[in-house]
Amino acid sequence: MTPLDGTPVLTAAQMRDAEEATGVSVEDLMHRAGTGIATALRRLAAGREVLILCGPGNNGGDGYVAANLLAAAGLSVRVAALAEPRSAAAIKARDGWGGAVEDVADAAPAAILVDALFGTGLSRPLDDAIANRLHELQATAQFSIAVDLPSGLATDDGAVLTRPPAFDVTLALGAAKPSHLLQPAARYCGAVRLLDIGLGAAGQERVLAAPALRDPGPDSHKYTRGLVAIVPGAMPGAAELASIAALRSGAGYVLLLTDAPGSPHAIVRRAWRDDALDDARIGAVLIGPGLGRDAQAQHRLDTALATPHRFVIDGDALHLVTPDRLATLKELAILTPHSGEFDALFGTSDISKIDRTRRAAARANAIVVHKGADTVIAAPDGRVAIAAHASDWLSTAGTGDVLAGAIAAMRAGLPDAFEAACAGVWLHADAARRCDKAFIADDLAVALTAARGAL
Ligand SMILES: NC(=O)C1=CN([C@@H]2O[C@H](COP(=O)(O)OP(=O)(O)OC[C@H]3O[C@@H](n4cnc5c(N)ncnc54)[C@H](OP(=O)(O)O)[C@@H]3O)[C@@H](O)[C@H]2O)[C@@H](O)CC1
Ligand SMILES: [K+]
Repeated sequence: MTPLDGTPVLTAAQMRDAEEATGVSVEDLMHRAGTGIATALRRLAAGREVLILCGPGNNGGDGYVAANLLAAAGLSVRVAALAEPRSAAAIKARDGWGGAVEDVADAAPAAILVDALFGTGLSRPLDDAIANRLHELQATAQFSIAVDLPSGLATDDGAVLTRPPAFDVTLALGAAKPSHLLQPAARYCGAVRLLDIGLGAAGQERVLAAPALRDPGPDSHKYTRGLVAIVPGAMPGAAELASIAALRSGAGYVLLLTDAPGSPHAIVRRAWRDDALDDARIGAVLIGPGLGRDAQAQHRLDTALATPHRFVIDGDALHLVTPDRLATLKELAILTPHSGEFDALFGTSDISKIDRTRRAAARANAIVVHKGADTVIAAPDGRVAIAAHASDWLSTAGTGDVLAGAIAAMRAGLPDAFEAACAGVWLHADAARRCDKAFIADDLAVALTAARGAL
């Protein structure tokens, strides 16, 4: 059982390919999966009775294997099935289970509920009776564990075919799947832990991991740490927040292009002029937080984009550019749209957030940080990182400005724009974890220092 950070994310089809590429039989892989599940259950159950619900496919097969191993280890375990197993491996696993098989419809509840009904093979919504029974048994259990995926979730796109109960833990077999991370599915998974079953293959999608950032050395100075220039607009508070966030993420110098006074004094303030960005020492330019969408905003944006800098483009600025304009920039820009800004810039679509974001990155030749409770970061070269669920308390004004500032600081200091975007998203989520409930964006910006300090 290991955390998902940095591990590959595979769709159902990619899982099948990875399974075939191992050259290991399905029975052996199922035995590895069942062994991992049984080991995890022994720890999680702590001696309490376990009820394993087994479906007709290989997800159910995993359940039978685990049940057999748990019983052999002396644990109190019962099995309830939905139907007879259908796949050869699941039939063999069922035959290996020495105990009784109850009917899911009338099985008595147990302290520990294990859902091995459906995994990556779910092809349609559950029957109402099955779904209701799953909810009943989960509600009476003290602790619930989903094998691979909570039954009812699609695997590849975060869709909910039938709403499952919210599980305490989901054991991802072999690799994380998109629905462990994408909403609305992810909210039903609880804590997701990876069980290694020896699959080697990896695509270009990974779960976001902590970045490897270098601390300053004896030769460092404020410009080597990164000079971030921030272009404000109609609502100056947003750019102020972004400036603090950039400093507290480790930028050496933050230049806020305003003559309005403010604090902290560490922010250097200078009035905007059309030549304000003519400084080769600038490591990254952030434009968008509080920019507005009026003629002044458009002028500042056009003026800025005519310079050869590395840009982080956020908020209002995303409404004042087109993908074609972005694709002509000299340096890869980082765009940070929430879903509304994303739709306005790239149009709407039914495909998964991962695929949409990847296409948008290719279209605009930019790094796209598609924000939300399931932030997806994509690069034009195909790399994708998906952030594990961060604090729901981030849903407050100004947190996007803080994110933009953190990303700008990373962009000023790191050569790879995708890695910079990933590092900023990580710092932002980690800062939120360090804040109390009902924190405000100012607290979040301050907490970036502790998040940076932990790396
Ligand atoms: N890949 C790997 O490396 C490994 C994978 N492993 C495990 O295999 C799991 C995937 O197994 P799987 O493909 O057999 O699919 P699974 O989710 O058990 O269900 C399919 C069955 O359910 C049926 N069915 C579907 N929807 C239904 C519905 N709404 N209501 C009723 N029935 C429905 C469907 O029938 P059909 O759609 O044809 O009617 C079929 O019979 C995976 O999650 C992991 O746990 C590990 O063992 C080892 C390594
Ligand atoms: K399941």
